[in-house]
Amino acid sequence: MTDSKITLSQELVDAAKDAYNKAYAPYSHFHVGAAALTTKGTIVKGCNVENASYGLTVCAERNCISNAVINGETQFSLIVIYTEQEQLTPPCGACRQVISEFFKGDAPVVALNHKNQQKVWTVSELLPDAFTPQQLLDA
Ligand SMILES: O=c1ccn([C@H]2C[C@H](O)[C@@H](CO)O2)c(=O)[nH]1
Ligand SMILES: [Zn+2]
Repeated sequence: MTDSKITLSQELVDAAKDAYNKAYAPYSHFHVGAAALTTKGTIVKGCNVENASYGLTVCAERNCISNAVINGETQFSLIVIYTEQEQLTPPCGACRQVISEFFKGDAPVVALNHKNQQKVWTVSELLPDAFTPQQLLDA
């Protein structure tokens, strides 16, 4: 984690907030919105989608990435995770792995809240020595 903040475009912040407002979280009531910037400069978003069979819940970050992939986007430069929590929300372990598949190690992961507070990590800070496609390519 670094103390430095990142200047986020209003469009990216609005996308993350819009995704937050779409969250389907009737069980935890913990809403999360994610918005990723592709290397082409487009923005994709995702929200958490829970299920009555709790374990089938999918986080905002993974839904954001899947939404991008179905739209032909697989390269990203940054992801924002938006909540309205005092404590900024880092991605869970599963999401760290999926983020590592598509983002470079030095790409910023930004947790943002309604008070415009930010925490910034790089992908490799969140998941050092990740298992990546490279391992399979080298096998
Ligand atoms: O980074 C996170 C952490 C949690 N959640 C979701 C999963 C579940 O719906 C709820 C509570 O864990 O928040 C996310 O979407 N992203
Ligand atoms: Zn997650």
